Amino acid sequence: QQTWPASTDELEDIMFLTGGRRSRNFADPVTPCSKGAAPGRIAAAEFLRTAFHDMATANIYQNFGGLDASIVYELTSGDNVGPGFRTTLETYVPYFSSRTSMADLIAAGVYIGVRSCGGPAVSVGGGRIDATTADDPGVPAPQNAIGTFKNQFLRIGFDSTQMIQFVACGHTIGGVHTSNFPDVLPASAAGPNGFNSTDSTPSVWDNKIATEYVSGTTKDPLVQGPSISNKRNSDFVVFNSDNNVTITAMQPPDTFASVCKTMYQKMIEVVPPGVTLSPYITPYAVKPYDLQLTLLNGGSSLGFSGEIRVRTTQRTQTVAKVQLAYKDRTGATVSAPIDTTPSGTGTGLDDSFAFFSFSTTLPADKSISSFNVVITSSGGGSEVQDNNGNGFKVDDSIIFQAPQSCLSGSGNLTVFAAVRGAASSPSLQVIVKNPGPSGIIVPALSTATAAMATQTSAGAYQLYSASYTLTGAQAQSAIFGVFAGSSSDNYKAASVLPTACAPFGTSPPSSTPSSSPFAFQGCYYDAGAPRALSADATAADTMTVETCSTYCSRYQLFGLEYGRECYCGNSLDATSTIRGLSDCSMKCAGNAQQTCGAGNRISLYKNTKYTAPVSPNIPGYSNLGCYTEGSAGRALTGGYTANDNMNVNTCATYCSTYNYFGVEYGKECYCGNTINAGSVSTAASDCSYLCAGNSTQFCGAGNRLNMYQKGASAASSTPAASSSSVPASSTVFSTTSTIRSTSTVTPASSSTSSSASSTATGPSLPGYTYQGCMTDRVEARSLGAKTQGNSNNTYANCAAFCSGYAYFGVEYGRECYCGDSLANSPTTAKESDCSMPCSGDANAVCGAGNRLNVFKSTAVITQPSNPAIPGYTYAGCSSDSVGARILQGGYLADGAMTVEKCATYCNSAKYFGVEYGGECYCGASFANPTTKMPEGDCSFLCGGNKMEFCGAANRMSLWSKNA
Ligand code: HEM
Repeated sequence: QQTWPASTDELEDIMFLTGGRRSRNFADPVTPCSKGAAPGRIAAAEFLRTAFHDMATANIYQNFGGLDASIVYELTSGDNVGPGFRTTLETYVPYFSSRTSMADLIAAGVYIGVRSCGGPAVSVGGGRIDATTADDPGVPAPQNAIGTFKNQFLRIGFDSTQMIQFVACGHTIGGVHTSNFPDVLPASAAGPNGFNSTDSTPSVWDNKIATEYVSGTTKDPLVQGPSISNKRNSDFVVFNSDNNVTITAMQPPDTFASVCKTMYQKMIEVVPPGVTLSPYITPYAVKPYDLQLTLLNGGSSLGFSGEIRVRTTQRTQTVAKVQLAYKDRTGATVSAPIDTTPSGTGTGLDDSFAFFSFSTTLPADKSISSFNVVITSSGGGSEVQDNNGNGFKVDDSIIFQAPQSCLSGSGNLTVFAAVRGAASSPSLQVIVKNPGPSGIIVPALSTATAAMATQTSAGAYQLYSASYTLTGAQAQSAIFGVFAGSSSDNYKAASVLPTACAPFGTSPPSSTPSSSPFAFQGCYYDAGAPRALSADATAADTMTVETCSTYCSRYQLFGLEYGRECYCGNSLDATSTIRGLSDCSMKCAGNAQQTCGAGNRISLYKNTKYTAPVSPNIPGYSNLGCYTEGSAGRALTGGYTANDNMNVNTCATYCSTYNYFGVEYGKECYCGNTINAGSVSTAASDCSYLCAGNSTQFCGAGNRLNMYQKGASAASSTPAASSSSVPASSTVFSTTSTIRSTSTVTPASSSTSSSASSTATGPSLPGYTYQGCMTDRVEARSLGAKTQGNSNNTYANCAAFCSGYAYFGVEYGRECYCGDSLANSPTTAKESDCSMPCSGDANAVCGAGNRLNVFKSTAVITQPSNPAIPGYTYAGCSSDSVGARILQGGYLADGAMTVEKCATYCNSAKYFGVEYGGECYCGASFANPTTKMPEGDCSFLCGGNKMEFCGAANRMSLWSKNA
């Protein structure tokens, strides 16, 4: 157990606070283990492989390299094919700081990734130093001979037995992607996104990589299949290198786990000379946070606040009380302890914590020098945590003065400090993040120091201040501290400071938390189709009850499902009946202390501050109720306006010179002196859209107007008519959904063009015909040729991404899929199944879970071809072989290969050719004989351009330079 404070304290938080209070959310991208950036990608496996590739360039003989984040500079190297490395490092970058190196984060990622998949808890020390350049290449590649493998592993410190163990431990999660290794895995055999796993359980950390290999049932593409003839079956070559003795011995689950724990630790402990790793970081039994002294009351007293984290993992009794027993600045024990109040609980992958906060005032002359933490358990027993006998030190010689400090909107940071006695003159230190070198995703840290100038004196303290200007994005991440002699009050975030500084002697306003505006209704069944709550939905990995309540604030009900999904509505579907509370068993993705339903179970809440929308009374008008549009045109043709602030009152004002006005489609306003033919009164429930500018008012619907007539005649009768027909609170648990009864959400396009908006019936995009809301399956995609997911998903963006394909489809709000045909027999589902708003356009629907809005291009899809390359002539589909390559003057493998890319890579070589979808070869002459083969042989499409051919297995699409 380390003594607080330690240089690894930040890393300790990142590794062990993964849920609840103070969660750093480092495990979110790998929870659950199957999570990844796209179908067929597993972030946990990418975390693990990133660590291996970073350290695999070490050379223990020549003492360089190791786990040093050199991979940051090696992302374009042939060693690191595939997007997983970049994704992983991008995930880590926000955690990078002056206290935590990228290399330590890569090591911590091994613990988090392996553990989240059910693997052993890898012990991690800290203190790695980041490389500033690339290491020499040399990651083992599948085509290497066993002798090369043995040498490569010896070079990184693993003997021949450990090599076998290490490779097996690596390949128990994740797998191979066709796009990265087409010679190992042919496109035809690949699963989602060209992925085949190395054992049958790619997102479970288990011993199957060994047992399936030994029993001969393995589907590992690095053992069987085309990798054999392509001489790339490296798992076989490695495992078989001692006649399978080691891999056989690894099979028992406990053996596998303990061997792998050792291998992983060995991996992350290969570090360059000059790095001394700290002892293994374990979660503190007690850890203080945010300890802050503040000089108050003209200097006579000191505010002292902070929070204490108590590790509760192994406690059998709950923590009833936490107190701080402290010593004054002379070292004398003060009899009355400082009390704390519970402030929440948190979790790690293997731990639980309880937090206790305190805020007190001490006389400035007596002050404080250190404290011990006294923990009283529910059984009455108490213990003292004294930080390995050192107590928890509090230094009152220089104090950052939070109330007088501020960060202005223009980036001007003003920092005040109170310095006790005649301490040496203080300075302000600011650490900012600047963009890294071009192409490098890790920011560069720079430290600036400014002398602090004397301000007023206050009691035993002298106030000082200094300013520093933060430019651009620096303000978001700037960390500062005040220093005097050997003392400091350090590691404060600039971004949390107020924008205006309060003069010394005044106190800043305190905020009063408002009471919770929602009430838990229980755990309910959700059939999925229909949805329990169908009016609106969103999903996020940061989902909490609060996030969902905010998202659904316009509705009376909201509910959370499956950890990360949020649904809103004003009525619960009849199929949704109450279930046992324990059915809702999943933690909220954004707050592990909260429950967010489960599969087909929704944690239902009622928004108690909700006001049911009405068709309001407008003085001087009578409310005629809900009307249809006219039979030969609009009901009202005197005037028209539309905007996003529309409500009934503004429409009344706009139409004040007319006899009638009506609001339609949420944001449209029509005026007229007569109601045109065909426009008739209809069910009030038809007019179900809320006004864009006032969610407590109804504003018609598609082809439906809330109609008003000038004159007071019917004023008394209309409120009853309208209010009885709207979904009021009493209808919350009614059997049918009354909201959005007319149609599903319409796409955002042309909402200001009244005719388009009022008649739109479903998703549409010019140039495409909408095919409907269709089923999809994760394990067998309906449109599986290409995919992406992002927060800017719209029909247009997905269509652009899928250009060249016959179909595109949007799913789950943020996902986009492409294909030339509908695969795996999807069926047409109910339109209402596709209910999630597009991540890039809340007004359009983008499928739902396993539901895809499918569009077909009306364009004639052109056939792939051999493109024209300036200066070159296409020389035909030529034979090639792995053992006797025809072009040996240069080689590039790239999942996003195009003919143009290869031409550029080969840099004016006499010949170049593309093969196997993603390989590029160059040469000044033929190193081996080749024959011209039938054109149809070169049938693989280029990974980076589906309109171009890129050879095939042992077939090269060949170009020769013009004379
Ligand atoms: C002979 C040595 C090795 C060779 C030739 C090798 C080769 C490969 C190949 C070709 C892939 C497929 C990557 C892709 O298509 O995305 C892969 C995946 C992987 N390798 Fe290795 N590997 C070796 C050793 C190791 C070791 C020692 C580890 C230890 C951590 C490891 C961890 C992984 C992981 C976790 C994946 C899955 C990545 C994912 O699913 O995204 N490998 N390896």
